[in-house]
Amino acid sequence: MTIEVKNLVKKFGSFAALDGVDLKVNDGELLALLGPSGSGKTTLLRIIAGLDWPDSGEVAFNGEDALAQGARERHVGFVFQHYALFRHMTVFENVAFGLRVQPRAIRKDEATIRARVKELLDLVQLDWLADRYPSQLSGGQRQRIALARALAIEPRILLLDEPFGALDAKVRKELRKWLRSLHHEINVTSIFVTHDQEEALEVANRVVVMDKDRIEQIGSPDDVYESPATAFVHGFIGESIELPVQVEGGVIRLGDRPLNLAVDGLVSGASKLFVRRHDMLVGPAGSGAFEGAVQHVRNFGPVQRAEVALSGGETVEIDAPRDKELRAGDTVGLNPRRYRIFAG
Ligand SMILES: Nc1ncnc2c1ncn2[C@@H]1O[C@H](COP(=O)(O)OP(=O)(O)OP(=O)(O)O)[C@@H](O)[C@H]1O
Repeated sequence: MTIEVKNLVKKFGSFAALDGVDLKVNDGELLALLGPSGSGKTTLLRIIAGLDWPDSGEVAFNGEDALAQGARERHVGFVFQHYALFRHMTVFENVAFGLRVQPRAIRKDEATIRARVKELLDLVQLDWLADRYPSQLSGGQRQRIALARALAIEPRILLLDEPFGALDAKVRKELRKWLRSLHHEINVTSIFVTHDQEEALEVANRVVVMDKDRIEQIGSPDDVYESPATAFVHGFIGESIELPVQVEGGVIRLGDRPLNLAVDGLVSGASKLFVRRHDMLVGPAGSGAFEGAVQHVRNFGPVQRAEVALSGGETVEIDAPRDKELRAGDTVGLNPRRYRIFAG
């Protein structure tokens, strides 16, 4: 099933939550909507699900107008951040629920329902929990059951709103991998909302980066990480140093100091220079595009994170390999291995 969204506008009073959003989701894709809080991700997902309505624009499933259909007719499976399981029902009955409430004309007989629920519990690898109640499950198990329940009605589209948002970091990581392989198996067109860049890059085939009511970039995880299209995307994805610079006649200045860095001819005037923390290479003083003094050093997993006060007055945080052995008080030269400059 494909999804096509055209020029979608949604306002709450005079405030635009979505302002001219266009998006095409391919059949069988696992797409992430990634953006900061308030960027319109949930609003977009709810409109696709039929839980909310736009002020204008189009939503089509396989070329057919979805806005003409109610939520039920759209055959969409939905999983929310907070487990929406029925507390008084066993896991088995929770998963069976959607099948039991289907209209009589299409409702399956009891044996078929039981077989289907068993199949779904196998799929999410929790058949051994069938007789438990939701309160007897861990958070991660509840989300997997919520997913099995959403899949019971054989949805044409699966929508997940921060499905792992309430779980601890370790469980989230496990479930990411699990979701990717589950999707590989079932191949239903799926969209999931997250504000966690790592989650989006690790799980999705394509990532839609949103900011303040619009889409900033759509691309593969590699595209959005390696070739951010805008300053916002660069700042949001990957940990970046952002420096205000002035570009004139092919020369970049940080404060008064010209930087020995090349700039393409398209940028001029007040601009932003972005360097990922781990792309800022540390060398001896006098050797860098930037010069500075190390203020603090913390070990941070496989790297040392050093705060460096640049001679121009800015302070930046860089990630250097542990064997560099930086110390507070060291003077260093910094050279960006890669950098990007965006106007504005
Ligand atoms: N029912 C509503 N009434 C008024 N404003 C709303 C309503 N629903 C959402 N908004 C506003 O629309 C904007 C987009 O909200 P939305 O929930 O889509 O963002 P989001 O990107 O999903 O954020 P989060 O990651 O925090 O869930 C926000 O500024 C929000 O305050």
